[in-house]
Amino acid sequence: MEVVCFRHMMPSYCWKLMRWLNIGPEKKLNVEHTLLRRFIKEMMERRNIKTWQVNNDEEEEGVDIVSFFLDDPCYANDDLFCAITIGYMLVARDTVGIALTWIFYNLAQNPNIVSIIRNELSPVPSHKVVAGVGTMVIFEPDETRSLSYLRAALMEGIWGKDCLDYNPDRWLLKDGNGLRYVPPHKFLAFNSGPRMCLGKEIAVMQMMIVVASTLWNFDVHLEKGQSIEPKASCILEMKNGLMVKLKKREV
Ligand code: HEM
Repeated sequence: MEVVCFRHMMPSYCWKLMRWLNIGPEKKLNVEHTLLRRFIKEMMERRNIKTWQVNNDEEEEGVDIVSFFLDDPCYANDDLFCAITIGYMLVARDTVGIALTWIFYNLAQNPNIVSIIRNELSPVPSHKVVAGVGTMVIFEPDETRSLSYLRAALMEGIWGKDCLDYNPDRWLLKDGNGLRYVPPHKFLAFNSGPRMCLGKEIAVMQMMIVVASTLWNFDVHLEKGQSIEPKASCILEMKNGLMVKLKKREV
């Protein structure tokens, strides 16, 4: 991601020359690409062995995105498959992970907002069968989909304008009942128009489940003395990461 950012800032002849000479950030990218491709090839081989075993044992296999591509003859070309998989790893994994880091950073500093989210969540666990003391409650996509305040708190965590003011209320209707409509061109974290993020709803669903399950089961405390700042990169990861302590809640 740093190299992608670097390419945006450089004239294209400059990074293309560096790529040709295999120097600087382009050399780093080349090394990492080779590692990723090796990892993907191993994953494909493992998946083929697993499919062979499953076919022989006649057991049912789970559905995964890799299998969708591998079973499609249009993606029989290994290079195309590797490029698609690397693309998915960057757009679908790092983005969500990094957005969650900033969201938890904000939530850990705003216990009042955490309380409102827990109140909104509280009807859900009472409908679930909790097996034994100390068991964790894991929220499902259908259970969090309609929770407006939780969604507002997530959107606020990836909001650019006056980002130092963490204020989920700005996403809610005046009467507090439901979310305001904010057109994509006013909230550009997922871009707008023909290049808009195709995975926005998947990303929001994943983040809702992770934030709901974490906040319901744990108190999140920031470690003291950290320097929190974004890295110069396309997806603004935290330069030094985020250290938190999780304490199991007695619910
Ligand atoms: C918080 C999480 C995410 C954020 C902030 C985000 C943001 C974005 C942005 C800004 C773009 C446009 C990039 C451009 O203009 O070239 C984009 C594109 C894309 N995103 Fe996401 N994304 C997220 C998660 C995901 C997930 C989970 C998936 C897949 C499951 C995904 C799939 C895609 C795809 C396929 C594109 C390319 C769309 C195209 O150009 O046709 N994203 N995303």
